Amino acid sequence: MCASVKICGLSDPRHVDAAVTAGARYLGFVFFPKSPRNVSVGHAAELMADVPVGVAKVALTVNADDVLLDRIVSETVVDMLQLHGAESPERVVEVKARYGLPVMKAIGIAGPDDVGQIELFAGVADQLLIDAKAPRGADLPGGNGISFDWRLVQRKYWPCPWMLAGGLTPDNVAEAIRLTGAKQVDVSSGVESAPGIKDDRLIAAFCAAAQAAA
Ligand SMILES: O=C(O)c1ccccc1N[C@@H]1O[C@H](COP(=O)(O)O)[C@@H](O)[C@H]1O
Repeated sequence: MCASVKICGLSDPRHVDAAVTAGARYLGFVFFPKSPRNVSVGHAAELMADVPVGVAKVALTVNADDVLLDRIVSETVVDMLQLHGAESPERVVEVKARYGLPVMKAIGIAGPDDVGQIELFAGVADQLLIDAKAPRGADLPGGNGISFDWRLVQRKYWPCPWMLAGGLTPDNVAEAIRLTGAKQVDVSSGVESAPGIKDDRLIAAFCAAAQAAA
């Protein structure tokens, strides 16, 4: 079975089409003003509107309050909420109950001590996104094009689906899948020509490499 791909940080309808055409199973939209990939709720609603059934539309937020989540859920056709900040397990449970949508919790990994965080969320989130921890002082908690040591999650089992992220590119995604056994992978800056500018050819190359790898 080939690995499912999430293309994150989409802000242009041409790149949404490119990701769908390339076979991405998840499309990510960033609601975080510090990000070069930030989209407004209205723009995200337009981008999500024509996405075919079977391709999940994911809203990425960072420590979002209910006011923002209420707007995203009521004004767009989002399928899944990605919590990419310092949200607690209790907040994950609260968001799931409030919106009735699946929640994917991102966990940043820099070293062996961080792997325990995964256990903490595996029982409460619908999916996990295992990403590289952002460097201290970074503006963004993700989307920095940084990898972690993939051996830390090699052939691990958790009781919910998980995605590998962090510094993945068309050139390294096959090796990342082979080493970790990931069945799902997520990419943002690795398919861009400049921060926030997606590249159709890189999107296609990434999806092809991930699909061929598993
Ligand atoms: O992409 C962003 O701008 C972003 C902002 C805030 C939190 C998370 C963000 N991106 C997520 O991080 C992963 C890894 O990114 P990269 O491939 O290393 O650039 C990305 O897939 C998003 O889920």
